[in-house]
Amino acid sequence: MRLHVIGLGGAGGRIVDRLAAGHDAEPFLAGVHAFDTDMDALEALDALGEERRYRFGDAAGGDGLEGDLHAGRRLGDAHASELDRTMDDQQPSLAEAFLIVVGLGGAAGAGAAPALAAELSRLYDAPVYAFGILPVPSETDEPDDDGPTSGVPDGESAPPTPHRPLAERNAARTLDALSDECAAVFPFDNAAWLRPSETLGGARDRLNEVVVERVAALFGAGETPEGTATPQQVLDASDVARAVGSDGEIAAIGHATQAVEPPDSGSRFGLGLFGSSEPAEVDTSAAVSAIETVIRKAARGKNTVEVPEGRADRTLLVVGGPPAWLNREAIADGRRWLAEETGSDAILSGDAPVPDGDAVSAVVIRSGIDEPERIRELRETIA
Ligand SMILES: Nc1nc2c(ncn2[C@@H]2O[C@H](COP(=O)(O)OP(=O)(O)OP(=O)(O)O)[C@@H](O)[C@H]2O)c(=O)[nH]1
Repeated sequence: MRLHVIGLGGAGGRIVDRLAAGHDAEPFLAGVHAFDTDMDALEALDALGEERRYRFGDAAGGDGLEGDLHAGRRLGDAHASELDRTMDDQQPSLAEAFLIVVGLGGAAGAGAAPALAAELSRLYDAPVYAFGILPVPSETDEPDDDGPTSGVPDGESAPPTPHRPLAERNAARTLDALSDECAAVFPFDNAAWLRPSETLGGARDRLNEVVVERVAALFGAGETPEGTATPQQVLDASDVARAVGSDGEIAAIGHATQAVEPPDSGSRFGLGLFGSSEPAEVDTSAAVSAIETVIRKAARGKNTVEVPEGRADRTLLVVGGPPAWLNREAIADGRRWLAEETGSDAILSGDAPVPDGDAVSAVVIRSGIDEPERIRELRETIA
C-alpha cells in the first residue's frame, strides 16, 4: 500500500531515517518525513536530507522539551497544520495510510503526535496509524553512579539509558490520546526487546532495526514489483484496515522469516530443467514445512508487544516468499491453525510474492487483544 510515514521527535526521526535508508526504493514507501523541535537530533539523520526533515516549534529554541508533555501538546496544537503543509511535496493525498512513528515517553514527539493525527484524519480519508515506542522502566529510575542509567566513563561501554522521570506517565497519556485520534495503535515494547546487559542508548539501533523490519514487512507486503505475477490473494490497504479496525485499538505484529533455496537455483529441486518462462518446482513437503514453521514462529515468537494468552478478536496473516514456495494448502492449514491459536473468528489473509526471494516469511497482526502487561503498568502511573 502507499504509505506516508512521519517520524516525530528523536526516536521517531531515527526510526524513519532507518526506514528510508533500507526501503526508499520500494513502492510502498510513498512519503517519509521527520519532524522534531530539536535541531541537533534532526541534523544527525543520514538518509533523510533537508527536504524531508523539518524543525518546528520556535518556542523550544531548537532544543528538545526534556519531558514536558504539556509544552509538547501546546506546540503540537499550534503547529499541526504547518506540519501537514510540510508534507505536501510528497503528495499525501495519494497515500493509502499514514503512519506516525513516535517515542511515547518523550515530549516533543509524543506532544505533537495526537494533534498531527487529528489533522491528518480531518484532511484525508486514509487511515492514520501510530507506531508508539514504549519507554523502559529504567528510564524513570533515579540515576545511580554505578547503574546502567549513569554516565559511562570515556566511552568504554554502551551509552547510558537517558534519565526521563516522566517517561511512563507521558507514555500512558499519549497512548490514550493516540487511541482517540488514530485508527489503530501499534505499540513497540522497548523493554521486551532489550537484552539484560543492554542499555537503551546502546541498543537503540538494534531496536530501531526491528521496528523498521516489521513496518516494512506489514506495509510493504501487498506491493509487488512491476511485472510480477499477481498473487492469488493480494493484500491491500483495506485488508489491513479491516484487521486493525478504526477505533484506536491496540494491535501487535509478529514476524518471521525462514531461508529457502531459490527455485531457479537448479540444484536440489529445480535440476536446471526449467527455462525462465516455466514455473520452477519446489518439493511439496519442503514448502509445506517451511510455511508451517514460519507461521508458527510469527505467531509464537516475540511480538512488537506481548499479547496476553496470544488471544485476538481479529487476525491478519500475510505469507510471503518466492511464488513456487507459496503452497496453497499449507497456507490454508496455517490459517486454520492460527484461528485456533488466537481464538479469532476473523482471519484475513494475503500473499506477498517475492519472485527472486530466498526466504519465506509470515506476518501476523493481532487486534482486539487484552491489555498487555506493560501497558497496564504504564496506565497505573496515571491512575
Ligand atoms: N527504540 C527506540 N526508542 C527510543 C529511541 N530514542 C528514544 N527512545 C524512546 O522514546 C522516548 C522518547 O524519546 P525521544 O523520541 O528522544 O523524545 P522527544 O520526542 O524528542 O522529546 P524530548 O526529548 O522530551 O523533547 C524515550 O523515553 C525512549 O523510551 C530510539 O532511538 N529507539
